[in-house]
Amino acid sequence: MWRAVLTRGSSLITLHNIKGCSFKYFSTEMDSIKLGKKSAAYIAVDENIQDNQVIGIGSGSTIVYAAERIAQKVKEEKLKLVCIPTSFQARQLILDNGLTLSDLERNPELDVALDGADEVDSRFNLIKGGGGCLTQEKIVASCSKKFIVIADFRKDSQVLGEHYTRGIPIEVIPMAYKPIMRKIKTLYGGSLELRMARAKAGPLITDNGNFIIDWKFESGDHDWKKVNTELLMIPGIVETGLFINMANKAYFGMQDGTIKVREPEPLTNGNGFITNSEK
Ligand SMILES: O=C[C@H](O)[C@H](O)[C@H](O)COP(=O)(O)O
Repeated sequence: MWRAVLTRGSSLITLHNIKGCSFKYFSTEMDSIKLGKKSAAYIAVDENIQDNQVIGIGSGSTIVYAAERIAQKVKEEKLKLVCIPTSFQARQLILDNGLTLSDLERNPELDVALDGADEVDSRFNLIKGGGGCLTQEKIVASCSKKFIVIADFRKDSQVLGEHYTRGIPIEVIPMAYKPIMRKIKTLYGGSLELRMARAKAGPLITDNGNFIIDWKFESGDHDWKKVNTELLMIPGIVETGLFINMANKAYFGMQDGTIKVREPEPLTNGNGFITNSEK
């Protein structure tokens, strides 16, 4: 267990783990959310990144801290790492932190992929894509032996939609957005919105040149694996922000400064054999 100690009246933060290791850093406006993101990212990097690995770098605000910590480790421990981006932002993060940039052509198999999430439910179903990146993230995670989620306490839920209320992001081919919205509404109900850009008139355009639809689903018990499979059968849907049976571990930076680590329950088939132990 890690604990972050924020010394009141100053900006010194110390992270301790059970082995007695600790590190300190200074912060000016470190609120509990930022602290949660940073401590989860730092500890996930420390526990999962080793020399000679190929690493997937996710997207969003939490991964920024992971890239920062990876760069520190590369410098201090002279690690040889290769990084695969999941977005334009991730590519910039890799370059800005002086890390080695690669791609799936040169490194089709990764050792570990690190990424944020918008929500993680009790069954380890994830919502991703709140920042408009999901397709490349899912591809990179699917090529990795381990997929590690880093997030603050707000992302830790029992069911999807409990905390993250913007719905499930779905990346679509632009010409198909309207019929796709109608089909999803007919199949499952809820409401759908074409995500608009913030500083540009018109829709948000993804790194792949597509649109994002946010599907606010109706609350209730959903079989997300089935829903995801069915959505992917609709022509024009490129990818969904539902990440099912993909993550191996999640680190949540909690409000009290501790880190909550969750791992999925082993999945068993009809004969009781564990089916998700390979990653
Ligand atoms: O589209 C964005 C990605 O899926 C992010 O990983 C996700 O939205 C979480 O982002 P953040 O770390 O900013 O909460």
